[in-house]
Amino acid sequence: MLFRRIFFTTLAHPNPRIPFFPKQISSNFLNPIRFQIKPISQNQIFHSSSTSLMARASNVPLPPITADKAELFRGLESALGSPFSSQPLSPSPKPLIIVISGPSGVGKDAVIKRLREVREGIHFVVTATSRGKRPGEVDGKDYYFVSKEEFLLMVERNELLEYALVYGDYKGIPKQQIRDFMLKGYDIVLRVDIQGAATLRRILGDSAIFIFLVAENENALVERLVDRKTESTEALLVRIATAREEVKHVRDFDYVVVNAEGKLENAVKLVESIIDAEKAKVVQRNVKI
Ligand SMILES: Nc1ncnc2c1ncn2[C@@H]1O[C@H](COP(=O)(O)OP(=O)(O)OP(=O)(O)O)[C@@H](O)[C@H]1O
Repeated sequence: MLFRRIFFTTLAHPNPRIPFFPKQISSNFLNPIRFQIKPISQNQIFHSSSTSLMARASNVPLPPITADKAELFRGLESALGSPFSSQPLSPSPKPLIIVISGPSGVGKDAVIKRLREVREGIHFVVTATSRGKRPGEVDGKDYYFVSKEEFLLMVERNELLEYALVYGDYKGIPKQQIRDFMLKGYDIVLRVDIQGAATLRRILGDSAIFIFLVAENENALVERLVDRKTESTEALLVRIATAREEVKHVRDFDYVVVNAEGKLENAVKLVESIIDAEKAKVVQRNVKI
């Protein structure tokens, strides 16, 4: 007595556990002596695709598996009725906008500086600011340092994606810079304070990725700010008090990244992983500026 197990399925079937049979064998299936049905696992469904049915149905003799590769390819192609394509099977990833934010002193600049060193294909938007240059900062690289008057002119001309008055200084994001680099296929990184991130969320919605940078705890954050020696005691107090409020906004972000003391590299790696994961998404974010 001949027992044969059949596992033919089709992915298009509404219930993949119910086998789908081509016409010519469905009558045999009705004979319980010759056929036995086994429940089909999800893995089997993927392995026994409809291509096997097509190959059998086409009546084209297949070369043996021992045939050379070229012959095997030709045989498989003619059985399938079309040549194998070299087109990528994944859609090409779209440029992303990545917003990096967090309390003052958490390490936004430090993370971005390192990211700039380790990752290609990213444009780090240079923010325009009316604040004075800190030692070591370069105009056009760290910020565009402009006067208050010049800044307000940019606002008037609608040249900024968003802007804000932060601790008495204006900071804003030039729109054209983003458009130009996205057209060239670059991902865009924006560095903004929490207030700026909230505004950008209103403007960009879910089309951008929002990353919230935090220190491992408040103590570490204060130490970092004190060690930086760029603020007066009064300014420090304002920044720390503000930071206390700002950490409550973490839920408005898509991701949170801890930039722990001496672990800058880990924080940067996590940011990179987030970018990589976003690029692998089936449905990509669609940015319009
Ligand atoms: N993981 C880390 N470990 C130790 N020190 C760090 C780390 N990350 C940043 N720092 C240091 O902490 C200080 C604050 O960092 P940074 O200036 O990058 O913060 P920021 O978030 O850009 O601040 P602000 O918003 O005030 O400009 C700097 O002196 C920086 O070198």
